[in-house]
Amino acid sequence: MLSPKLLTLVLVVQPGRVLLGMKKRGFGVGKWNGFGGKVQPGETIEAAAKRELLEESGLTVDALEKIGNIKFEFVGETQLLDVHIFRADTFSGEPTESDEMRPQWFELDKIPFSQMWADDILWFPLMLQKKKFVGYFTFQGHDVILSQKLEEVEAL
Ligand SMILES: CNc1cc(N2CCOCC2)nc(N)n1
Repeated sequence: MLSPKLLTLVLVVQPGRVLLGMKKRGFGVGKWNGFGGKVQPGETIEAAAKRELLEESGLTVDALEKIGNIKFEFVGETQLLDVHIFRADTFSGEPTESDEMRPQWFELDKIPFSQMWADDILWFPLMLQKKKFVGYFTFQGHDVILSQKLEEVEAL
């Protein structure tokens, strides 16, 4: 089994709204998502999360809270995605479009789940309630979830 591919995902949350980015190219293009990407060799996961957030949104954060870890399997592909999810409640800078992402604030009752990965509607409520969770999703293509596991945990 190939080692899972380490990826990061950061959700910037303020009272009543969350910052999402429209992915402009590459994996997940056309979907709204948090900000993130690959962990480089010799980089901690948290440092990668902060780097990707800055590169993709222009925001700098001091504190990131580890809130979730979800593994994704895509039928027919050998590599698992191991996504480490963080929440940031404070930041500096202004959301800025990058060549990867177009950032936009969404009120919490207007999150565009129909234009996001199908798993998001399942774990966003946990993230917004500051719960910690682990999950495992099996996708068929990019839109169909064949199986899922999602549970709250006390600690990550
Ligand atoms: C397959 N379902 C996914 C994947 C995903 N990402 C994979 C690429 O790196 C950034 C996070 N993010 C969400 N919300 N759902």
